[in-house]
Amino acid sequence: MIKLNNLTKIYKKGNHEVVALKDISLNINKGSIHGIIGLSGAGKSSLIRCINRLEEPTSGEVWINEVNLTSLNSKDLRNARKRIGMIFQGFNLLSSKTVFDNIAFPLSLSKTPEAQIQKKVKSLLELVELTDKSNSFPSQLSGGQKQRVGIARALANDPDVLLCDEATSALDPKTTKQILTLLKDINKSLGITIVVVTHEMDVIKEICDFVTILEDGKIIEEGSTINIFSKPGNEITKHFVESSNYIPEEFKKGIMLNLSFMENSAQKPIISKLGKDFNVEINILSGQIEYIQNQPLGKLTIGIDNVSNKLEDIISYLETNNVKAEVITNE
Ligand SMILES: Nc1ncnc2c1ncn2[C@@H]1O[C@H](COP(=O)(O)OP(=O)(O)OP(=O)(O)O)[C@@H](O)[C@H]1O
Repeated sequence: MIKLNNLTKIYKKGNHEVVALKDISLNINKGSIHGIIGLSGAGKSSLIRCINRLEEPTSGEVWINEVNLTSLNSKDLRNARKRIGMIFQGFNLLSSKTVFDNIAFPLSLSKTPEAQIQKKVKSLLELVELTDKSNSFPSQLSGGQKQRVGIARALANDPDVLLCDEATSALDPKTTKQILTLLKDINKSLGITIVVVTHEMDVIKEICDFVTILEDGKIIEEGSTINIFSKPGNEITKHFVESSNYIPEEFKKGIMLNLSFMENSAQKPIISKLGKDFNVEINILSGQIEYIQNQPLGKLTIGIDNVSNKLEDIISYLETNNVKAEVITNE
């Protein structure tokens, strides 16, 4: 669906160059919600803005639906962009236009007949539940309502792709959840592929099927959200995944494992059996059940005493029972 081939973006300011993206290759599946996460300055915004050529890639290719966007002239690019909606952190609404006219704007630009505009905007207002705000101006709306207008406007031309650049970063947690639910509904009901740029792992957890982690303009890890959460391979990824699973340094001693209970393993007495079968003592240091895309993922941090030379066998026992284990201290 979306294919990025060796994408590089270099910003030039006089003699100074900033390499924002380095040789990024990425596939985004049709109909998926794909998250791109990274720390500030990792290149997330540059990446999503290169997808619709709001930023021109310095080199590399962007393919959407078998069309090489990077090869299009400006007229063909304008047409191709109609199939790519975008929403922004700051909403980017026209303050002098009503909600109705903001949503109608892309249709007016493409000279859509008035009757068709009326019909389309009406159905979009219903979709984002803002029918009663049709004649309001952006300044009269809450942040969540403004983003709903942004979403309706982005959908006006029936796009195949919706790009979301930190679309919920300016919103409170409750409103964020409502906007994410709306995006998920749109993905399901309209089959639109959604690309989400965020610095919040909770956003990824809530709606993304797949996730790509960026650092310094490079992809450092990618995979299905459930896999990345159950066994993050990279330090930055761990930083995102484990920020909700904090254990003070002074507690980190002896042998400690992070366990992720996959599939139905959380329902089995694996830990009590581990204690008995291996004759070890187990202390539970932290635990929670997270829901990734509505799938439960049990997380437990344990300390084990009396391990002697049994650690490898313990890990393989856990893994054969669908529990991924990561050693966090082994002293
Ligand atoms: N227009 C620009 N001119 C020069 N440098 C830029 C420009 N836009 C971005 N950069 C630089 O490119 C790098 C990547 O920036 P980008 O905004 O893509 O990162 P980000 O991951 O979206 O960060 P944030 O989460 O802080 O928005 C940064 O070093 C940034 O300073």
